[in-house]
Amino acid sequence: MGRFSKMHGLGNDFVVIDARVDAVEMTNARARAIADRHAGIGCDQLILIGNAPDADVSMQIFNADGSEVEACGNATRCVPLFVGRDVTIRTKAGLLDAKAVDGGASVDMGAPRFDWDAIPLAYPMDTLTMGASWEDLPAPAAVNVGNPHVIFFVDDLDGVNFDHLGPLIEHDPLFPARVNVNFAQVVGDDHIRLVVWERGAGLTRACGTGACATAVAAIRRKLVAGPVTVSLPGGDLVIDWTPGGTIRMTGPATHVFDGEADWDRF
Ligand SMILES: N[C@@H](CCC[C@H](N)C(=O)O)C(=O)O
Repeated sequence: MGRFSKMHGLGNDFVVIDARVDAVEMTNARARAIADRHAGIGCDQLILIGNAPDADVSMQIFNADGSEVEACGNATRCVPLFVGRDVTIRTKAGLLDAKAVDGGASVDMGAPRFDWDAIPLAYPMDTLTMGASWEDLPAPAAVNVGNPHVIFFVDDLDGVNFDHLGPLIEHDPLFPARVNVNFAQVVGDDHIRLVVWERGAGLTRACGTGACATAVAAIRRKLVAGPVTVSLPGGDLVIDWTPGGTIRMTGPATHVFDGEADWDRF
């Protein structure tokens, strides 16, 4: 039997396994089976905490479809709570620094990237106002914050058909690594509403990296000034970024329960 914790950040939920204590061979198929909400434990992302030579811990991230990815903002805030102290975390997206704050954590998510091949896109294009769009959406921006994001600033968030446009754009050949799709509405000088169709997980209640990418794109377009409150269906995150610097994300992290499972059954 192996132990796990169920955690979430604003309702973006995780099965967190401490592979330092209970070694588990994680495959894409096993991650998908554990994440299944009907036949498994159920989560948006599976998080594997391990040892790292150059950080307090390592973090591997698997989407609900089993794909391994580089970054997860909401899970990163859960790590100090899971480990019991402030931590440096080695991820595929780089070395992150996560500190516990009242009710959650504050994380330095690193510097955003804007070059077309860093997103990545299939061919060269301006990433602040892209020369591409879908149906009646406006021209989006693209930002890589460890993982790839495309951001649409719309006038009426409630009028967007997320279930249709999300998967259509996630799988567009313009994005060779697929993409997280952010639909945002600026509602104040320092306030954005956001709904995210996540690559490999679909609509989630919140996406931390989506909030970072959206705030950065909005600051670059001079639509808002930081620090920015990003309101997602699951609640609010505060994102602070100054051009040329790294992104600071602050918000809640919650431990729900601990459990045991036989990983060989998945
Ligand atoms: N929920 C996460 C993002 C998880 C990874 C993402 N779906 C991807 O494929 O890049 C967050 O809080 O950032």
